[in-house]
Amino acid sequence: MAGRTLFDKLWDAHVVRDLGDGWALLHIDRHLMHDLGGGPGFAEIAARGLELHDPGLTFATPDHAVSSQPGRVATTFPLGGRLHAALRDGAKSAGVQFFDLGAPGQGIVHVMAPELGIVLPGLSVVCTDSHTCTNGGIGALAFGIGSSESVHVLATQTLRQQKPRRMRIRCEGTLASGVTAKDLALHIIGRLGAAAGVGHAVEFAGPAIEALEVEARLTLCNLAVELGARFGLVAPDERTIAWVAGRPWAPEGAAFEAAAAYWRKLTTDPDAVFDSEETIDASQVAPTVTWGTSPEHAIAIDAAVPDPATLGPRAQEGAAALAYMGLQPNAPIAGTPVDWVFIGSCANSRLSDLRAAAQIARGRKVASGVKAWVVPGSEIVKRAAEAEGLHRLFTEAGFEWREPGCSMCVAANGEQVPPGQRSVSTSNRNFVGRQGPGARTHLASPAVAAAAAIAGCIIDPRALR
Ligand SMILES: CC(C)[C@H](C(=O)O)[C@@H](O)C(=O)O
Ligand code: SF4
Repeated sequence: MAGRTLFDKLWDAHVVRDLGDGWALLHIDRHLMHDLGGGPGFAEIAARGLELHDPGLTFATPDHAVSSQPGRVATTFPLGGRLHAALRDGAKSAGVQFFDLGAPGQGIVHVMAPELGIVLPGLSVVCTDSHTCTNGGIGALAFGIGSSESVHVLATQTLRQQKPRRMRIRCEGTLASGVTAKDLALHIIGRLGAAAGVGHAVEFAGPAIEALEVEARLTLCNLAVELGARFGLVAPDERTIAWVAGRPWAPEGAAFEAAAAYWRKLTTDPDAVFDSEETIDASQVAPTVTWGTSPEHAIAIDAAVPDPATLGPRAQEGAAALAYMGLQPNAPIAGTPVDWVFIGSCANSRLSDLRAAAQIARGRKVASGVKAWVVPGSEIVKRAAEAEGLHRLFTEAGFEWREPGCSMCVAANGEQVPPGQRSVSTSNRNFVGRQGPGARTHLASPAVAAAAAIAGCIIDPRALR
């Protein structure tokens, strides 16, 4: 048999029936539900008189539409309160585990699921959310689905899917000190373009990936969808196995050892063939920020904003992006004054991200006129950060320390960057209006965002270490 890629192995392990023409019926091991899609999904199941096939494989938590204000309750953001109630009540009547506000387990769905060991290497995972690909960072077959697909999964625990093409992005060399997985992700999207992964499952491989901590791999795979790919993957290795061990939903003892033995086989065979391959020199990656309104509008922090005239067929799009962002062509991006800093989102709200930001913020003050928020990705991240005093460090520096949720990543919870104001954000989307109507978003790593808060402008964080 010809060699198989990691993706082939994960796919083959979940095929219930081959439907021909590249289509298959897949078994779904984990179904995650959040407050935007969850309530309506449960309501449809009830309205159609259906029952959940396996409620123990579905997990729900509110994240998108909840307020992150300290002391918040479900109704602090009133519209979110209705969505929260629908998710909570739907989960309850369906017998699905619900992680409520304030409880360990609540959080951004892509942060809490791997953190609890609900998602494991080798499992198939779906959620009505495009950033479900985050979970590929530990070697799960994880992908975003639509709302009718979610109802299908609730009723059958299966899903009909067309197998995507396979792509590998090999990252050679080593990331320089102070350069993170977020910088690498933005660099890759900037080089290959936001559509490079369309129709593909992308495996990130090579020495620079093997050297990444597990949480950094989650960040990298989180941005696979910003490359156009529904799936991002990193092969599980000893680092992954150690990271998963001891998590509340992970198997224990002999069952864990048996699982780990299987996870060790989840690698691309040396003779496997990809439909497309790219190579990135990780040593050339600098701290990276976006200048425009697509994640592909990414440049090194010491570079200049491009002149749209040099963008060929993209000239018009580039000019519109610059006008929206209020930037001048050929001006250095560093030194651009900022109004807001958001450290959070499923891209960069894990403990390692908060530590990286804290390292920059320690003993310094947020520049006057800048509003800076730190929003931990989950209740567990929040408590762990507080246990090591990060909340105090941030508040003493002038950052706001908030409650877990999507918050200012998406203007769906009343938390927005005001029109015309400029934000440096550790999230993954800088689309027009993403952080609020007229908001100008620069995507960056936690270190770059924290440095911007301190300096009051975009600045290379390595200058502050
Ligand atoms: C609301 C949800 C459907 C959406 C997604 O699919 O990613 C959101 O999480 C986002 O980041 O834009
Ligand atoms: S944090 Fe942002 S990107 Fe992630 S799930 Fe929430 S809205 Fe989507």
